[in-house]
Amino acid sequence: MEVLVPFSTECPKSRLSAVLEPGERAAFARAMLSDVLAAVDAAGGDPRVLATASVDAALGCPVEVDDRPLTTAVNAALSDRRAVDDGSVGVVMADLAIATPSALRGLFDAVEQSADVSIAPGRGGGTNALAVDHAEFRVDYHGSSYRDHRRIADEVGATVSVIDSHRLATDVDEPPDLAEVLIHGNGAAAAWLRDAGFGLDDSDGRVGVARVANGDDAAIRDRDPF
Ligand SMILES: Nc1nc2c(ncn2[C@@H]2O[C@H](COP(=O)(O)OP(=O)(O)OP(=O)(O)O)[C@@H](O)[C@H]2O)c(=O)[nH]1
Ligand SMILES: C[C@H](OP(=O)(O)O)C(=O)O
Repeated sequence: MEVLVPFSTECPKSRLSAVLEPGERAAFARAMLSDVLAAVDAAGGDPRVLATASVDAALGCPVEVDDRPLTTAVNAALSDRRAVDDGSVGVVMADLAIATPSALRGLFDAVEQSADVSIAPGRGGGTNALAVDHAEFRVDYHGSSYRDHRRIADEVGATVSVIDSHRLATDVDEPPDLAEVLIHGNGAAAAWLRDAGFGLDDSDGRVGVARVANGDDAAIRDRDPF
């Protein structure tokens, strides 16, 4: 299955601006992208980055540039793909830093075996990943896009399989999400955070993250979590 991985190259991950400088956000976003591409590939998908501008590094897969807004670009890519080959197409966001091949395989299998559309909701109402095998289904991202995608599927008569997966529900948008990457991640994004001095902070209720120069957990315990 061809799998589109939307990637915003301009000022990515602005909601992490309290903890990361612009250059750091760009580097961290790239690390997450490389983890997602590896997971898609290991799940048997054929990743294709759908980027807002050219990406100045070898990603090991095709990159398609489309500077239109996310929903427009994804819908154009979906209809192009279906015009050429009416097989299924996946859309997996580039900020799913803890996505695993087996979780993605579940998403792909659902649409290859039974449903017209499979959807992995994100925490907070978004849509972190989906797969489509239906001519008329289109996406509508942002806001409560999970509910919007259920409604759109209903409107076009597409059957839906909802993928219940912590790995796919975790998109990395805000500082507390970084703890999920440090707890569960074992790829480039987790390594990037550790190199940048982030560690877990379990000093106060729910585990958060804190940053010190050397990433030493003991030192981190004395710091305020973000
Ligand atoms: N191709 C494309 N991808 C986008 C666009 N906007 C966001 N993305 C990607 O879509 C996924 C979800 O993005 P968001 O979390 O909504 O936005 P973000 O830019 O990553 O982060 P924020 O600036 O914090 O909202 C990520 O993989 C982004 O790289 C866009 O306009 N075009
Ligand atoms: C793409 C968008 O991501 P969010 O802005 O919710 O992180 C969505 O899931 O609709």
